[in-house]
Amino acid sequence: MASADHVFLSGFIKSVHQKLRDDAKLLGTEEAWQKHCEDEDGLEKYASAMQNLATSHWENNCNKGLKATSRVEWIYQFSKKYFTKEEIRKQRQKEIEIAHKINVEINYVDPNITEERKLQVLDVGSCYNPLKKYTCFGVIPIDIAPANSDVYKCDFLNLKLTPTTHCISDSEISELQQESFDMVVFSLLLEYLPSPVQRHLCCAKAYSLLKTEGILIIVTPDSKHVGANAKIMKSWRFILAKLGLSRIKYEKLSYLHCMAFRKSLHKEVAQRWALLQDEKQFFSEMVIPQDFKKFEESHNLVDSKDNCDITLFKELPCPVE
Ligand SMILES: C[S@@+](CC[C@H](N)C(=O)[O-])C[C@H]1O[C@@H](n2cnc3c(N)ncnc32)[C@H](O)[C@@H]1O
Repeated sequence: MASADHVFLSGFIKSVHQKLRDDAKLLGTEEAWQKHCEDEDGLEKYASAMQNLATSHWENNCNKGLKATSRVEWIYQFSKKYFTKEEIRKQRQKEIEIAHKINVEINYVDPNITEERKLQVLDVGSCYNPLKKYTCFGVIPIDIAPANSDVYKCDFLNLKLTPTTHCISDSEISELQQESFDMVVFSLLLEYLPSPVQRHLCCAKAYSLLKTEGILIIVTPDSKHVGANAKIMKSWRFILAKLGLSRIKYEKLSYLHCMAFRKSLHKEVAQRWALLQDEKQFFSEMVIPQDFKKFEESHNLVDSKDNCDITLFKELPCPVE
């Protein structure tokens, strides 16, 4: 059974997400986002609650395999498999064959992944830098509300991308260099953002920041069965393919969808999959189940003592299909 503290933190986190969505409906996305980012006190409380929830409750929970703590382990395990085992070569080979079929020329440069070289990782919406414990990663953790001094303050939506260097001060980042990361991580990030346009912008930025053959990892909560939000997950795959990111791994854990998207050797190779699909079967935007909620449903935030993780990681009734 969840403790009172666990229930309180869960409820608080959900209420912040809900308030942002409500404000976006009332004020418009941009104004709501600006207001949200200016509320330093609120952001600080959220950061502390999120860190506490993740480190004191999820990580210490006896049902570890079922809890959201497994997101961090999933990211580590998949990236290890992709970069150091056969996976990257397998995907490359597949793409070279597709490129050949569609007459696209590939100028392939070996990414030179060795055991010694740390993988350059951008963790967006990192909060407390949960990937720090993996020594194979050279992580740049960013957040609008850093929970500790490891994490740089930065709004990814307003981050400038440059062709040359990063611009990093002691505690803030204003610019990052394009094509400089092996991996970009969105762990529980996209559903924080109230609009599909913002989610799409984040994915497009991730594409620009990744090196060719780099991967975007997306972890998003959902405690429903795998089919319940399948149309949404398929739509994300479709939209990201059009950006040049091919989905190479999808796994549904009890509370999460875990996905990896590879920046293809050539944009047209990733886009080819999208071209072969019937567009009508997808949503045209990067929607999340909360986007379809009616007001009364979205304000039913009460947790019982033992289901607070489920409601936090669900937040999602089945969308209208
Ligand atoms: C639910 S928390 C997830 C924290 C962490 N990634 C994890 O898996 O435990 C979402 C985080 O994303 C951050 N965030 C939301 N929008 C952001 C943006 N535009 N730029 C940077 N961080 C953002 C929030 O401040 C929050 O810390």
